[in-house]
Amino acid sequence: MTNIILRGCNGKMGQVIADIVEADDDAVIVAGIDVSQNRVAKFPVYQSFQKCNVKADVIIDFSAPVNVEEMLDFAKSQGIGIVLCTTGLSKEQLAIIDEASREIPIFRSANMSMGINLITKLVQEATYILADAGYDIEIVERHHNKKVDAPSGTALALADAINQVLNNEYEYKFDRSADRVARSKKEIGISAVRGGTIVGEHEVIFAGTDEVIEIKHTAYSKAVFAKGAVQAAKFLPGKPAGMYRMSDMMD
Ligand SMILES: NC(=O)c1ccc[n+]([C@@H]2O[C@H](COP(=O)([O-])OP(=O)(O)OC[C@H]3O[C@@H](n4cnc5c(N)ncnc54)[C@H](O)[C@@H]3O)[C@@H](O)[C@H]2O)c1
Ligand SMILES: O=C(O)C1=N[C@H](C(=O)O)CCC1
Repeated sequence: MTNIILRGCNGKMGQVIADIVEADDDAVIVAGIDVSQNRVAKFPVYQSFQKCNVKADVIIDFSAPVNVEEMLDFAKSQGIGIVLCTTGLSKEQLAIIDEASREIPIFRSANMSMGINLITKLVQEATYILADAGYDIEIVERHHNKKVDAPSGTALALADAINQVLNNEYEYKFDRSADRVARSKKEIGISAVRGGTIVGEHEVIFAGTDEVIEIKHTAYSKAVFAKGAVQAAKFLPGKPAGMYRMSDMMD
């Protein structure tokens, strides 16, 4: 049985995770952490880790990029791992998280769906062939109108995966409105669309002379992310300290 503390339990993803775990015989949510106390859960909910003394095997985090230190301190004090799904983390926060992964196992992925893990590999393969052939690379992501961070963590992760193939020589271009110049070869354009209830779409465009290749992933429900996070929560307990990715679990 995997005992889970769910940070962000009263949010949209938190509620989907709670439903999925309730139907799972091998996992249970033993506590929730949420600054908002807007609903009644089937487990105790605390406003912060400081107020929580519940023992668990792992934390799942779908919240906001604030007070990350508090969560890391709690996990270190209990010697448990974190499945970190929150996006929009700053460089400084990412550095603190990397540091903590020397003491505890941390599974961080901006996108817990299996499909994004797969298309990341396809996109890297395509980049390897097409960048040298002069194709321009652009990423377009689309999400619901409640999403606060832009571009999405997944778009940034896809850009990083592409740039890794390109020896990290390409720059990210988030906005062209201030420029009156043609696009440079060594850039990856990243555009964010927000509207309605779009769950999550990521499209990588390779635009060449007279032809375009597009690799796209569409999530039709938040359950694809939640299932991956619960799977990661079962995978992590007992693992040595370190940083884990979707590929570690899939492989
Ligand atoms: N990795 C993935 O696959 C994936 C998938 C979907 C969403 N996300 C990310 O997960 C996060 C949450 O998404 P959402 O749609 O559920 O958002 P949401 O706004 O609906 O929910 C966030 C919840 O976190 C709570 N919260 C905010 N600050 C907190 C804090 N300091 N401590 C505890 N709780 C806090 C809020 O009160 C809210 O209930 C976002 O960063 C989003 O980008 C990641
Ligand atoms: O709904 C969200 O918010 C999502 N955020 C992740 C991101 O920023 O990449 C993954 C998709 C859904």
